[in-house]
Formats: sequence, structure tokens, C-alpha cells
Amino acid sequence: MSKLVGLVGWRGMVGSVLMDRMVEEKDFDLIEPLFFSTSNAGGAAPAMAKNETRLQDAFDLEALRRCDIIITAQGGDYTKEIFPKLRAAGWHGHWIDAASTLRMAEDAVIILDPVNRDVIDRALAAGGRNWIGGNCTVSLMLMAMGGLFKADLVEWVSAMTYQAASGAGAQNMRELLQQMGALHDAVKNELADPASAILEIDRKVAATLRSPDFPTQHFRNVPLAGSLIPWIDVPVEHGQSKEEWKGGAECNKILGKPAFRSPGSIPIDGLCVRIGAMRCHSQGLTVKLKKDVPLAEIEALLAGANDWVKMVPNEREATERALTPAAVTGTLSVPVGRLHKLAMGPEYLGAFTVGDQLLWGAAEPLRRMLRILLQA
Ligand SMILES: NC(=O)C1=CN([C@@H]2O[C@H](COP(=O)(O)OP(=O)(O)OC[C@H]3O[C@@H](n4cnc5c(N)ncnc54)[C@H](OP(=O)(O)O)[C@@H]3O)[C@@H](O)[C@H]2O)C=CC1
Ligand SMILES: N[C@@H](CC(=O)OP(=O)(O)O)C(=O)O
Repeated sequence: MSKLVGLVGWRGMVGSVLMDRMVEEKDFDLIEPLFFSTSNAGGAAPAMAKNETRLQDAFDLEALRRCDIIITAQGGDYTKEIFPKLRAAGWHGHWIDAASTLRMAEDAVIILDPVNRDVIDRALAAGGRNWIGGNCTVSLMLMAMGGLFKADLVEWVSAMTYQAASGAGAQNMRELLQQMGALHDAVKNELADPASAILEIDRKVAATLRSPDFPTQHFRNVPLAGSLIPWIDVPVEHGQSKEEWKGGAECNKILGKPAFRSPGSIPIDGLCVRIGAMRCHSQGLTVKLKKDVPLAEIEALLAGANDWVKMVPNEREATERALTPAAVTGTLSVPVGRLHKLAMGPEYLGAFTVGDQLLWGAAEPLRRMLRILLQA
């Protein structure tokens, strides 16, 4: 009999990407889905529903307890409220979650199976039941650079990120576009006139960016279009933002290493910056290798690590065409390029990578974990 799989958060942004991927990969052929809602219990479930065609109440513990597996992309507040109650009520099913709430819990595994299938399998054999998707930036960096970690060649990594608006949420994507539109509106007459002065256009753009009427409500009252925001998420210790802390904390956990900042862990740190891309995060990486490894060997290790990483030659045209959010958006491909040894010495590697933060960064690891559980 098919497993009963509860789906919570399926109509949100991450949830919708997840549903599309599950349809594409025919995951629904293998399960009996049960759709939940926090706002419309009793309403019609989406077309993928089979026998259970009404939306269940996502706060109804009895309905949730029926599920063998629950996948949620509803968000951290929902997880915080429901997960402990569900476990306390004796539910022993598998919980697959996109939210960060449970990531660092001892009994939770951060799932990214092309990188840490061994960690997942060990936890599964030991009775593990909590499977949490990683932070998007972290997952995308590991999808790109997994080959070097697997070969135990990494002494430390510094990641400088260029993160898309989607990481802040659907409303932020809309606001980014509104900001772009407002900037264009401010100078559209001058743009139509090839003789207009560029510095006059620039002056008007700057005034618009700084105007109290510029739409900035979702970006904490600062512009993103025509600018950038070098802070993501709340401050934590050591002068880091939480997004920067996740780089070290989650990477080490995903790789099955000792806790970040403890002996044996890999130092991973950098600066996380929001830029005006829609849904692809990019990262400029400095990797300190444990030894001088020839570039050709590095490329082979990276390219062989999984089916989605794609090497882009360190050439101008190939880079401009293939190593950008515009090229990658909406795809599972994780290109890595700009690979070269840096001036600091032969153990210092420069690299640049781009990935869709809603696919490998959020939805894809969840549906792949479902497949792993269905095969177990
Ligand atoms: N955004 C990201 O980049 C990432 C997000 N995550 C995690 O996933 C969680 C969900 O994120 P995200 O998908 O961006 O959140 P959304 O705000 O898009 O969706 C969350 C929920 O909001 C409700 N909702 C209310 N109004 C609408 C509407 N107009 N359209 C769709 N849904 C609506 C839905 O619940 P209901 O149907 O019950 O009303 C939905 O499941 C995050 O809180 C985070 O924990 C993880 C990785 C990346
Ligand atoms: N914080 C990420 C998006 C995200 O949802 O991350 P997490 O899953 O770690 O909360 C960003 O802003 O780009």
C-alpha cells in the first residue's frame, strides 16, 4: 500500500516549486498525498490529490498523526508550534522540513543527499526520523564544491555571497520589481532621448532611490534595485549575520564533521549580501586547500562529484554566458567557474558558483529525501 504523505505549505513559493518538481518526477505516482492548509481547511485539495480531495487542517494533530511522512514548507513558526506537539502525541512518522528551526537539533539530519547520502543512511539505520533541508546558500555551495570536501582537500573556505530577493520571500521579489519599475519611471523621458545627459539621469535615479516614496517596505526600508544590502538575517555573535553563521554551522553538520568552531571542523565564513537577482544565489569563493593540487585534478574532482555540477571554463565568453543568474534560473544545474589559483599561493583557489535557491536551495532536497524513505 502507498505511504500516506502529508503536504503542508504546498501553495507557498517553496511549496509550489516542490509540487512542480514532484509532478515532473512522478513522485505522486508512488504516494497517497494528504494536503493540509493553515487557512482553508475543508477547501478543495489540488489536482494531485487522489482519494483525499479535501484540505485538512494543518493544526489538527489527529489528521497529521495519520501520515507516515509529513513534508512541510510552511515555515519556521509552524514547525515550532506543531512539531513538538506531534512528537509528544506519540507520532513516529518521518518529518521532512524546509524551515531552519530544527536544523541544528541533535536528532535531525540536514539533508543534501548528493553530498551527504552516507550521513543520511547512517541516521536512517539508527532510526532517524527528522530530515531538514539546509540553508539555500550552504546547500548550493556544497553542491558546487562537494568534490573538494569529499577528497578532504579543504582547509578553509571564505564565501562572499550575492543572494537573490527570493531568499527573503515572495513579497520581496515583487518589491524588487516594483523598485526597478519606479527607477525606470523616474527617467523614462530622458531615456527616450538619446541626447539627454547621463549625469542628469543618474541624479534623478539617486533621488528616487533615496525618496521616502520609493517602495521599500519589505526590504526593511532600504532600496535593493540599483543598490545592494550587505546584511542578511539577524545579528549573531562574532560580528556575523545569522546567514553567515549558517555557512559554518550547517556545512560542518551536513558533512558529518565536528561542530563549527570546535577542533576538527572546517572554518567556513564570509560576508552575505543581498543583490537584485530574482531567485539565484551566487557566491565568490576563496578555498584554502590542504596542499597544492593541479587545477586539472581539481576540475575533475568537482565535475565528478554529482550529476548537476557543471564546470565553466575560466574564459570570458563562457563565463558571461553560463555563470549567471540569468542562465541558471529555473534549472537544477549548478555551474562552477572562474577557477584559478590566487596570487596568495598555489594552495589558494578562487571559484564562482551560481544556483537556483528555490530548487537545490530549498525544494529539491526535500523530494529526494521522500524518495529515499520510499525506497528504504
Ligand atoms: N524562501 C526561501 O528562499 C526559502 C524558504 N524556506 C522555508 O520555507 C518556508 C516557506 O517559505 P515561502 O515558500 O517563501 O513562504 P510563502 O509565504 O510563499 O508560503 C508560506 C505559506 O503562506 C500561506 N499563504 C498565505 N498567502 C499566500 C499566497 N497568496 N500564496 C501562497 N501562499 C500563501 C500558505 O499557507 P496556507 O496554504 O496554509 O494558507 C503558504 O504555505 C520559509 O518560512 C522557510 O522556513 C527554506 C528555504 C528557502
Ligand atoms: N536566508 C535565506 C533564505 C532562507 O530561507 O534561508 P533558511 O532556510 O536558512 O531560513 C536568504 O535570505 O537568502
